[in-house]
Amino acid sequence: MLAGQLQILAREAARLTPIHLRELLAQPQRFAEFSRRAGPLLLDFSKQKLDAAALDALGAIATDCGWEQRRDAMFRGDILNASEQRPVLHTALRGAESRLPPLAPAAVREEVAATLQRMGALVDALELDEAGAFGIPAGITDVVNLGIGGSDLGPRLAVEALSAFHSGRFRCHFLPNVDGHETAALMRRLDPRTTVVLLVSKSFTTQETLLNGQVLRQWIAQAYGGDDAKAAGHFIAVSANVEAAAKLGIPQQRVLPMWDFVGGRYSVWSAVGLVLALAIGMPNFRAFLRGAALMDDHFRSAPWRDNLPVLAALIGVWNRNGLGHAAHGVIPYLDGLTELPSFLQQLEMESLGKRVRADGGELAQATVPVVWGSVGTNAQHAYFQALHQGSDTVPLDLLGVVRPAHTLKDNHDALLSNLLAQGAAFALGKTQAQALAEASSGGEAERLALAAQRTFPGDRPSSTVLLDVLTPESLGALIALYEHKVLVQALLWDINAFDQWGVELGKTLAKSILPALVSGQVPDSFDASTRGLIETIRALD
Ligand SMILES: O=P(O)(O)OC[C@H]1O[C@](O)(CO)[C@@H](O)[C@@H]1O
Repeated sequence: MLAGQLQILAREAARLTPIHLRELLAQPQRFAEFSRRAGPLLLDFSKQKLDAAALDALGAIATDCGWEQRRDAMFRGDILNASEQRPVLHTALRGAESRLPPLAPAAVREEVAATLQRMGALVDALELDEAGAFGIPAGITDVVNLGIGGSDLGPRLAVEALSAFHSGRFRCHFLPNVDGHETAALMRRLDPRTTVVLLVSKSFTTQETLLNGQVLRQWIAQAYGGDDAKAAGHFIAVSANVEAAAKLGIPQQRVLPMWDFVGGRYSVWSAVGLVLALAIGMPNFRAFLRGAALMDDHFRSAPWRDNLPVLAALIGVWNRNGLGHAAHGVIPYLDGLTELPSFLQQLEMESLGKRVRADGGELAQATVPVVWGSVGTNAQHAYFQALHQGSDTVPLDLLGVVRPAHTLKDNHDALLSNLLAQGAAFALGKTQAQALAEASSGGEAERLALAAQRTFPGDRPSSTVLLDVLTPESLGALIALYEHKVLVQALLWDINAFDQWGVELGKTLAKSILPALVSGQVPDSFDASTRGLIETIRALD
């Protein structure tokens, strides 16, 4: 951000700091003024510590930065990912469901449509147990998604969230990590002859995925008396590196393409979502795409004041750079959204965790906060104490669903009342006078001490995101909302949200440590700590 823009944020923050959220929330129009709807989603940001003047200032910054031009450039397929010279076209994956004229290049749209059709044919054949034409044996009951990061988190979130829409035809399993405990446990649980493995890796170079692939391949081959060709028939690959997949003996008809113009963390809409399509069926998968397209259309057409992704981005920038909060919590009040914090961790932190601009210059401001969280109400009984009375303020996104997919009304009312209570408690707090009034017994000193401990500072901001009902459409819209929030924040922060160089160093080091760990030959170039740990592990091995 420019120095002048940061000064504006500082000025607005200084003006608002003395104004407690209690005061802002006493305004009768507060909710109407600071909440917006798009399709099945409501974003209530009335409990954020800002007012109309601060919001205007933030909107003016977004306008000056040219958020609309950047948005259109993305939809058009301009090279937004400069360090890798790639366009950013995850929106093209759901473009066919959009009501607005397409902006993505025709060739991209055709490729996407063709792949979706191939994916549909595969899903239908597996559902009908007629996938012999694809070289897949009959009787498949279980699907294992082998993939990590973007090849795991989005599909896993959606499969878990949409359990009410599962066809029940397949049991779906996820194996992201290289931790052999899980791999071994999965092999104990499943029958290799009725399992199909989805090898999902954009790069097809990811150690975890490829190693687990080898292990599962051997396990399946053993069931066929060591016949590897038969084992290969249980594998489907999804990758941008189609040649590498072919080298593993997976024929082209079972290799679904991914493209360099889709980042891993934005890829659930592509064939990376195959496990989701198998769980909920193609009509529901298309509904999921439709929900994302609905949010795309909203993002493309609504002015910034009414535009949910832009507002979410401005609030994020305000909390980070205006008010200086270094963390951001995501608390879904729905067990089905348990994976949402992990998904958003990758989406936001891998995209926005940067400290230099594309030209290599140091940024003038902080970027992404630490994104974390877990399901409410569980979180309330674990770490909310620190969020209410600890020394740091952590702005929150509290998410809930208005109409549940069950009839246990008392449960749902209790769940939602907790969501609402937490937002109010964080914002309003409890004054010392209120706490003192409650501490009725004991001497003066005792009462004061107790009241101090029972005082809540409040003034802790949150947004509430309400989904009318959790469906493939509303989940698609929710994920797309956060994707576009990231785009706008990247623009405001002047960074590339579509590369992730920061994960490379550890991968390279792991490759050089592996032979030392296996052989015990530790090169002198290793640091003393790593050397000591290798020796300790080998001594106990
Ligand atoms: O799909 P791939 O290429 O196996 O990559 C998995 C994940 O690894 C990362 O590159 C980070 O290590 C992510 O960006 C990506 O989602």
